[in-house]
Amino acid sequence: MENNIAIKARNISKTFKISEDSHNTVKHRLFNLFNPPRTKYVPAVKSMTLEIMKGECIGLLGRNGCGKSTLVKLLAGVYPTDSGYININGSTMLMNLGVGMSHELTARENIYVSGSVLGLKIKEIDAIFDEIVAFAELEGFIDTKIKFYSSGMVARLGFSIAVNAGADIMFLDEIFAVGDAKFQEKAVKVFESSWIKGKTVILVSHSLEVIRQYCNRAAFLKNGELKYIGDTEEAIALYLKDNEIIVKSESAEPVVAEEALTAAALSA
Ligand SMILES: Nc1ncnc2c1ncn2[C@@H]1O[C@H](COP(=O)(O)OP(=O)(O)OP(=O)(O)O)[C@@H](O)[C@H]1O
Repeated sequence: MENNIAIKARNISKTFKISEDSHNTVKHRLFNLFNPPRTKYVPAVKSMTLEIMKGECIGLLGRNGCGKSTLVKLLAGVYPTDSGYININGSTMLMNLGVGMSHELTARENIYVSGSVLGLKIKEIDAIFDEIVAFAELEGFIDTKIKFYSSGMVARLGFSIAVNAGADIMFLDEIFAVGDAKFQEKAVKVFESSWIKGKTVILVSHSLEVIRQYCNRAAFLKNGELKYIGDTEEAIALYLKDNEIIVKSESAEPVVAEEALTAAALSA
């Protein structure tokens, strides 16, 4: 792979198989012996091809359920693809609500495991350990299993590991939507500092403000398809257009649905 390319994905797809089992009780199961649960297939990512250069910050836009998180998990290697291939040039870290961390381990143990996965030696992790804990503001909980943490605390730990251990390619899934206001402010400050310089960032966010501010390119997804990747403003325009559901009011005048207004307000 060329040295300036961070991620190369060709025709990648992912379909989930869901069992629609509504027979939860013994009675239901007995009465429905000859009516087995139906299987449903959800094509979350449909044959996507994309290339991301080193040092780029790419925004992923699209309505709920369009496949953003699934795409990020495929690229980060959390899920195997059903078809196609992905080449990754560098160490990766996915940050969303605790993905990549073991809930049965303490924060201390998770820091060492994640650090090792990112290619750090034990001594290197020792050197940044205190910084990770301090940045995450988890001093009092460092030997507590993270299954007892709130989702915001898990997100803070993940963000702190990523900031201090520093993977080459960062997948940030709605990181500005987790943590409390104080931590969000801190996350934004880190983002605005030189932290992301030189790193490749794939950013999932419903905040057009965030996408506009940090991304040099953006992608627009719809129903599992990559409809567009390129100019950030163009991707935002496509996303806004997709949110403009025209509904008929009683006076037969078309009105813009609430969702479109919210999206427009966010971008204002
Ligand atoms: N683990 C899973 N098992 C089964 N179906 C899944 C799984 N993860 C996602 N899906 C389905 O795949 C589709 C895409 O989901 P995905 O989470 O990738 O969307 P998204 O664009 O990230 O949505 P949101 O903006 O709400 O986070 C949805 O229909 C979802 O129900």
